[in-house]
Amino acid sequence: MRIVIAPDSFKESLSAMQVATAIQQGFSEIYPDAEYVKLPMADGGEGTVISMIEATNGHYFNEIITGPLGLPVEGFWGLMGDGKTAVIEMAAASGLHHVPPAQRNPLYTTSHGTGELLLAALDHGVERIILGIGGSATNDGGAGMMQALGASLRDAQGQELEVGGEAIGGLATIDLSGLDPRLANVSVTVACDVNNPLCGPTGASAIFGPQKGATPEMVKTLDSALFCYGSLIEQVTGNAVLHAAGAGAAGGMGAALLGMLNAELRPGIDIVIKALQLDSLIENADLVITGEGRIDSQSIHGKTPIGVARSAKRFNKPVIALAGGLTPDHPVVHDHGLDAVFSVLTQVATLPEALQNAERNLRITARNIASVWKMAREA
Ligand SMILES: O=C(O)[C@H](O)CO
Repeated sequence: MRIVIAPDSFKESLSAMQVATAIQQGFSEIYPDAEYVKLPMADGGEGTVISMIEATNGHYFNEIITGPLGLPVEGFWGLMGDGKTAVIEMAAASGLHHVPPAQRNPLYTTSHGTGELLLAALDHGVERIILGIGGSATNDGGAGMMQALGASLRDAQGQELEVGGEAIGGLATIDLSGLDPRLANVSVTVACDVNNPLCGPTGASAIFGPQKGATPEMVKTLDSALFCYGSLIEQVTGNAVLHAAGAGAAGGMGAALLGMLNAELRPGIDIVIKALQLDSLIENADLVITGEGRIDSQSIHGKTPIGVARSAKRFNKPVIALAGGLTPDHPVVHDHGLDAVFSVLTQVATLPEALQNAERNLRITARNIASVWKMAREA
């Protein structure tokens, strides 16, 4: 029996490889002789570089860059096995994990460090850049990144914009003449972890602002700032960003990349699935297992478990997902290819307890799923 285990990471708890290993261990208690194929997945957010580099025997480069709070942090980027394609995840520079919960405030966090990672890849002479966006601590519309790349974004007084998601509401002029000229000779493909638009009830601020520390009041400020920012990008560049799918990924960074860098936005999971050749591994599988820290109705907008399920359904394979938590609106995922979903929680727990015990809980749940799977096969 061949079992493909292709989960995302459980954010702030386990890497995708740790999740896959825990699932394999649980399953092996019932099926010790099965063939297990472990594929750490990502959707453009955290973990994208590791997935792509491991799959292509590439290399890592560590860089000290500006973190979301404006302080130096250690980030990284990857060079894929072809030696020409850089893979960068914005979360490595501007991700939520760089900001302790008590300091999360997207009014003031910056994506500047992501621009610095792009410059580091350009210094290396790459020909193509895959930029994974998502998992951010920022809601600045990618303004910090653009400034790092040489764009001048000024307010009505002619001053360069201050950092953060609030300041971009004052954007009055965009001057792209100072952009690093090497960008003109490099193709930039953007792997978005979600397909949300820039603004409104399903936009960057409303849906992802709260996890970055935004209160309902801040969400309103951030949303209207992104609207002013996106409107000016449209006006100046002629590129439509306000309603574009994925423009709201990574706190609106999708809009900057689409509007100001003419980059192509694609679902991150599709890029990772292709690089890892998931389809060919699933083709001969008996069962596909995926997972993510939380499965909710938003999962259908480009998250890993749904991407994996779509691949599996192309070959009519059964798909089971394990999650740290399931929200009440999660059942919609069944319409998108996930046959069964399980929360791994084994008892009532606080969030820190759930994060701490995730590995053990995954093993226990995987073991029980394997047991039911065996009973069903033998019935
Ligand atoms: O970074 C974020 O805002 C979310 O992951 C959606 O892209």
